[in-house]
Amino acid sequence: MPAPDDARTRLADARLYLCTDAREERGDLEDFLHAALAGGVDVVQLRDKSLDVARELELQDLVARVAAEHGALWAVNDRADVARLAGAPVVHMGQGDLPVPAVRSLLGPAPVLGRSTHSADQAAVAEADPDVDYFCVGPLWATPTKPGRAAVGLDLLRDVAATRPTTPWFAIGGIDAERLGAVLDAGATRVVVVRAITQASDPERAARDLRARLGTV
Ligand SMILES: Cc1ncc(COP(=O)(O)OP(=O)(O)O)c(N)n1
Ligand SMILES: Cc1nc(C(=O)O)sc1CCOP(=O)(O)O
Ligand SMILES: [Mg+2]
Repeated sequence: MPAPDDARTRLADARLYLCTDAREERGDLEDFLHAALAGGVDVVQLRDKSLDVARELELQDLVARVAAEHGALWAVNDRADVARLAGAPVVHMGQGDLPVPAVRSLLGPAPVLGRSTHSADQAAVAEADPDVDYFCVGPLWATPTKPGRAAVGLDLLRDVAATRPTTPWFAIGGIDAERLGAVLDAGATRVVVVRAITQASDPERAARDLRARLGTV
């Protein structure tokens, strides 16, 4: 098991995790990141399937710099090669991505590794894996951000919470300010959001409102 370190400690303290696309059409990624992170986002991930690998690597430098200015963590999604080249402190892999042991052997002990889960069995496997530093449970609600993936519902969240995982875990999928109360009532203390911040007219305020409510649990 990798030794505890700063990134793991910060991940354990994280409550609000944002995935964002590269906002190439608006051309405002840097301003958007500053706003979301000023609002209290703890971890930011560039998640944009339309980026070619060279452009993604280029943009990770921007994400890393802005995250550092705000004392936040940043994550690479899917691409272990980009994570290695960019020196990402956090790497996220879904069930259909590279297996955790392969990513760990490629990247070594330093990066925080996250895993998506969509069932109680997958959550139990993630909880038992010493190489998994956090896992996500979702999508709670069907979401256009992840088309084709069926909603797991709040019951799964309650089931996972009842097992009292020692690994930090996040709820994901369809979460917004209106639904956050139900997510917290079901036992989650950490959330991942996309549209709740990326589509907000005031991303800083949206992040601040979510983070303030997460800070009380
Ligand atoms: C923090 C976080 N949680 C879940 C996901 C989803 O990962 P995955 O299932 O591999 O789907 P894609 O995002 O790759 O489409 C994530 N990226 N980040
Ligand atoms: C990227 C992703 N992964 C999910 C999972 O369940 O693993 S749900 C999801 C999209 C979440 O987007 P929004 O907050 O806009 O609903
Ligand atoms: Mg993936």
